[in-house]
Amino acid sequence: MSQISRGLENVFIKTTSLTYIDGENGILRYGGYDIEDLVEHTSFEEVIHLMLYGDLPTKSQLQKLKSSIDESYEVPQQVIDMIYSLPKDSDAIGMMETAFSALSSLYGSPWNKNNNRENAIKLIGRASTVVANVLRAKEGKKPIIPEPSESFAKSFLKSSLSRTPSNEEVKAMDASLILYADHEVPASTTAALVTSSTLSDMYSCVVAALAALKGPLHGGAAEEAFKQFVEIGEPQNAETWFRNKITEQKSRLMGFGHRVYKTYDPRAKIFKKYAKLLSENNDNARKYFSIAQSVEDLGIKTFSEKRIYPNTDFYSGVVFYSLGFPIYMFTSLFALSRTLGWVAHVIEYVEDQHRLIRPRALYIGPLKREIVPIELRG
Ligand SMILES: CC(=O)SCCNC(=O)CCNC(=O)[C@H](O)C(C)(C)COP(=O)(O)OP(=O)(O)OC[C@H]1O[C@@H](n2cnc3c(N)ncnc32)[C@H](O)[C@@H]1OP(=O)(O)O
Ligand SMILES: O=C([O-])CC(=O)C(=O)O
Repeated sequence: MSQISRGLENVFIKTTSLTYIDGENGILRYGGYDIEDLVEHTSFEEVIHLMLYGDLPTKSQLQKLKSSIDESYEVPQQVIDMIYSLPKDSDAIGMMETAFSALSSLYGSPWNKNNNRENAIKLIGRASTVVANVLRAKEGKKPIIPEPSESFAKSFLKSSLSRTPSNEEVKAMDASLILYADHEVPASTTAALVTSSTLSDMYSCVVAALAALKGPLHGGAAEEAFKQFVEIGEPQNAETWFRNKITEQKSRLMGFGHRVYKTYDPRAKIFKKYAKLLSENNDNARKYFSIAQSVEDLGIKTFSEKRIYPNTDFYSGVVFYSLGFPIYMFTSLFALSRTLGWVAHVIEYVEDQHRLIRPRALYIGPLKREIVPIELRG
């Protein structure tokens, strides 16, 4: 009998020079650089260069990349109108899918080694406009095109939140963009790869990836993790909540567990640091951070034997909440960053390793049956 790998566990679908994960030891590197060092010493724009061109940029390369992003914030009015035409209570990722479908009909050009990277940079700039306007449309604000500034993170925060963010907030947003930028081939990136394997266009790959990201077992977990903290309400309720909900009802603890990491996700440690830092200035955020810490302690006590630890989605919500984003935007903020990983992987695949992805399903139904006329069935 053929081997079936449920959930494609431990199946290698491609080679990559983008991201290295050591799940046993909690190590994550992009292009050979530790995630901790990238967050500490580089910007999201530098990571874009690293992912698309294989190296951190020189000053002039960075300048050129920043100019390309700045020029790509403008998106056609029809796409903006489409976002604002949806009801305010529409799902944020659904709104992104709508916008990216529209963009695919406008910019979904054939793959071409000579301009795949430039197209990817434009796509990332447009993603910033899309996410900012998804938030604004849902909040009943007017449309906006992000304005160029010192950084992608600052332009995005300014346009989405309609205020000038502090340096500390820009740094936290930039860190989050780097932390979520890529993670090898999770479900969303695999969806993008399957789409690219038919030689569909880059924007369509993002639509497929968004659809896969949204689920609560993947990118949707950041919202679900934070909703747990809201449900708990006060730090002193954490233990009772955990006993009732997790231990007795056997619900999954959201923001915990990972297919690859069998130890603490290195990104969760960094998100925790920024969550602590940012939440200090906001009473509610500080409360949620404290609840998260209690839940983390209880989760580790309960699940570490099974090697289940906090993942990247556990503390990211506290950072986003502290920045002023509503919970419903958390997955879209993840998506904004991950567009980089999605496009970098599909470019790597289409350019160097392309083959139609077409697995098999092992048939286990009746082998052969004769059709019985409908009046004789039953
Ligand atoms: C950015 C990201 O996508 S990170 C992941 C975000 N997702 C979440 O946080 C949702 C909660 N976590 C989970 O559901 C899982 O850990 C997943 C889906 C992420 C990965 O899990 P998988 O590798 O598919 O493992 P699987 O679902 O088979 O679980 C294995 C065992 O661990 C348990 N388990 C895994 N995660 C959790 C959790 N968060 N809470 C409680 N138990 C868990 C399962 O119940 C199962 O136990 P069993 O062997 O006794 O039946
Ligand atoms: O790798 C995974 O399966 C999920 C994940 O952490 C991510 O996409 O960031």
